[in-house]
Amino acid sequence: MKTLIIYYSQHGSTEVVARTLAKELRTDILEVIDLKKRSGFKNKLTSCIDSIKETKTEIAPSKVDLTEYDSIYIGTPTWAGKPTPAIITLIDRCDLKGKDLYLFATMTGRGGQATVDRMAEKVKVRGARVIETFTLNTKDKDIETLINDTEAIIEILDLKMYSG
Ligand SMILES: Cc1cc2nc3c(=O)[nH]c(=O)nc-3n(C[C@H](O)[C@H](O)[C@H](O)COP(=O)(O)O)c2cc1C
Repeated sequence: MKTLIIYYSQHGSTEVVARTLAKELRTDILEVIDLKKRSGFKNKLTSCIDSIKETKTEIAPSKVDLTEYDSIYIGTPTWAGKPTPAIITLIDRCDLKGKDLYLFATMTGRGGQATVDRMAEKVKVRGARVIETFTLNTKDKDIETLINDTEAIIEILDLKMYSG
């Protein structure tokens, strides 16, 4: 049973969650980068519109070969109550047939659940089975707190039971 954790992170919080999961569950990890400029107020607005419309973006790597993995975690920040364009783009390019999926979203307020629900819809259409979803509020949290919160989720959801 081999597991890969895939994530997109603009400001680092989702990355802390993903890295903690990878360390604790001893999995491989892969960062997806959005090649579109996302910093600054104007671009934040565009990012929200792109997320609401599920507009595709340029990502690196452009495609991920998941052949050797049985279980895949996909993590995203919540943008306007939706998954980020990078993650939407990635999901639509992956062959997820027969894979076990774990989906997570970070957020600072509302919309995290809608975000994982939308990812769940999309991965199921691509043939995956959703095993677990979770959200994590990152508002005003330092790295240590984010690590502790992620470790708590691992315990509560018994995620170590499935990985290896
Ligand atoms: C463009 C944009 C839109 C956002 N929209 C939401 C939202 O709808 N709901 C929410 O709770 N947080 C929202 N946030 C906050 C992020 O989801 C939150 O800070 C997240 O943990 C950031 O992850 P990162 O540090 O990995 O980039 C938004 C942030 C950005 C930049």
